[in-house]
Amino acid sequence: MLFEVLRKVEEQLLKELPFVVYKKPNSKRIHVIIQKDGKLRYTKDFSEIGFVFAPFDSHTPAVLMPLHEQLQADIEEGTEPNFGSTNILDEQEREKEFHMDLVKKGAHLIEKGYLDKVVVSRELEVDCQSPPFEIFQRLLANYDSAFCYLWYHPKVGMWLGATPEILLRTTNNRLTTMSLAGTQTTVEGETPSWGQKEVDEQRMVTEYISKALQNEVSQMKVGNVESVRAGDLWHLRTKITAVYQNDLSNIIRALHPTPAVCGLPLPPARKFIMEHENYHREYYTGFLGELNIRQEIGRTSNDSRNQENKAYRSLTTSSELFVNLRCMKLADGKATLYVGGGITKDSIPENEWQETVAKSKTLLRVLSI
Ligand SMILES: C=C(O[C@H]1C=CC=C(C(=O)O)[C@@H]1O)C(=O)O
Repeated sequence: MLFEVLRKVEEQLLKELPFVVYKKPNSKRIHVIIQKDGKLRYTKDFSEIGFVFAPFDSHTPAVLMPLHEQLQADIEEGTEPNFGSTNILDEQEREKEFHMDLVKKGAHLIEKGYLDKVVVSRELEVDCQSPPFEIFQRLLANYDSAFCYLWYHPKVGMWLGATPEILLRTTNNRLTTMSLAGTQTTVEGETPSWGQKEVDEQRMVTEYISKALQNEVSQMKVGNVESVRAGDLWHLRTKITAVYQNDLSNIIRALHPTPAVCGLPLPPARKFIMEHENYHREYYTGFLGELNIRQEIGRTSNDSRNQENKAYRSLTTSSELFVNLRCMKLADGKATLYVGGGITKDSIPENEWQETVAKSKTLLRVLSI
């Protein structure tokens, strides 16, 4: 079944028509959305229905894929994690000097009091001969708790990733979001212990989100800080829930970008990123996912009591958006990977560099066989 669904998507790619194939965190279900024409559509105000793919730059419009055709299939049992080995890591050394310099520049502005935090990132281009569907299947096998996706639009390009970060989940007017920041590599059998730098870095994100949502929501609950695993990495996470009454666009505007991918205060951090990173982020650190999906929930039946049962059905509208992290762009036999990390007053440039190397490993390993 999965094979058939993926073959259908492959045909779509051969015809150069848009599609997205994805798996939600801790789920075995693959979802496919097929767009029947090659038109490039954008959201106006996030009131539309479809699959949204938004760039980091919130002034640039988000691509909207309408739900022309939807397919689903379950991942077959027994798909074992199968990481390849990689020797591409050594080549990253060339980028090291520039990145460490970027970290130092950010840290300097933090010392001067212009910024509290800034997230700096880099791109890394590698040869990639594997077919996209093969890479996607390796993502599925290795990142069970992530949102894994392969997205394509002929006028935009092909993107693929396995992100651990939820931007928001809504069901009717109930909202769940999270503050995710702080990184360390996993050591098998050990639980992580966190330094002050990571604790501060993540707390800033939680405080920012709570404040940004304050005027948009009611009944806000901020959970405890917990360690969560994403592949070979640990992060710190706080779940935040609330109820909102107004437009979803207000919530999205409040949450994108958070200091988990941009910085604090937001405007000078954004300016720093735009001016000093030596590449264009495009959709990395943007967001993607299902927007305003309508679902009928309740009892369904074909028997004579059907009419009666209809009374118990209810219509829900839900959205599930993820921050586009641990992702890459595929084009012309090359994969461009994107990795970054939060800089605070306690950042050590060498450690920040190593963090981006660790993050790139999670992606490089699904590229090599
Ligand atoms: C910007 C990235 O991660 C963010 C999310 C989790 C942890 C992060 C950190 O520890 O710096 C970043 O804020 C990335 O992975 O490219």
